Amino acid sequence: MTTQQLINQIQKKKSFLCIGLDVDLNKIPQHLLTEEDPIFSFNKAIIDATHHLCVAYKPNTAFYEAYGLKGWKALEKTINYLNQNHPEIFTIADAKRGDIGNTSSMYAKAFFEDLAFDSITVAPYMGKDSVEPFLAFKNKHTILLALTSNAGAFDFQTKTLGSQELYKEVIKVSKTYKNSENLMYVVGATKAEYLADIRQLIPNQFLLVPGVGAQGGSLQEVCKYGMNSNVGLLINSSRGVIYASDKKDFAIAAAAKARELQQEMEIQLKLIV
Ligand SMILES: O=c1ccn([C@@H]2O[C@H](COP(=O)(O)O)[C@@H](O)[C@H]2O)c(=O)[nH]1
Repeated sequence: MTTQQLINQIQKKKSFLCIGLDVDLNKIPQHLLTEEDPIFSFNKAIIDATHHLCVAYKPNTAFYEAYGLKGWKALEKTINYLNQNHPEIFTIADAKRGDIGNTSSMYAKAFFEDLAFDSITVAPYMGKDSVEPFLAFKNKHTILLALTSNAGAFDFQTKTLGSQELYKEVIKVSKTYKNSENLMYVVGATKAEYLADIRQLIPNQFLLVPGVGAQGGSLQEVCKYGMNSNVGLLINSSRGVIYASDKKDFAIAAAAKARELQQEMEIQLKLIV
């Protein structure tokens, strides 16, 4: 998917919501556990109930890898279901990969070609040759971890390297990579106060912002400091949406949560001049 197609979706749906599909079999409604593929059944119900309210879905691969082959099959069925039924929706494999060049090429093939995701999250720690194999794919997006939502982000990411913080160095150096136009960045909603500085460095790039909902980040604060004239934000909520209810009404409850977030986004969109 091109960035312009993503922007068009945001304008059409008046939403920049990304729903995280982080399926935990201990949290989904019990009646689904008797289904042949409870993970896919859960995801399908969530997608059917919410696709008109969001522009992206983000399965975190950990929640599928944890269930072995069955989990990976459910991930494959989920991405195929999205690509076949909602090709306009942006898909993110939250896999946080990155390795020496030839290994990164294989990760890129796995997620962009075999599973046909639009994007993948990548850790920047191994540098240029670990990121560029992902960037080589046309109309696919590499979402680099810049400033993450967790408390441990302060261990390294905000430490000063020379004259500036490490997360700023990651952003600056990554802009020099080949095909850097395919880059987006992860910035946690819990770090909204850093967004104004980040926007100085990357005024136009899209930011994936997890941390609204269960982690307590504020959608309004993120918009205040992080929005650009194309919106430039994909705000993710996973647990806050998909586990709104653990009863038979779970998909309806998820849609109600997603609707709340979408309506707040619609208000924020009106503030763009
Ligand atoms: O900095 C980061 C990077 C990734 N994540 C992931 O996003 C979701 C958030 O889930 P919630 O349930 O809405 O808290 C999850 O998959 C994380 O691994 C993040 O939270 N922060």
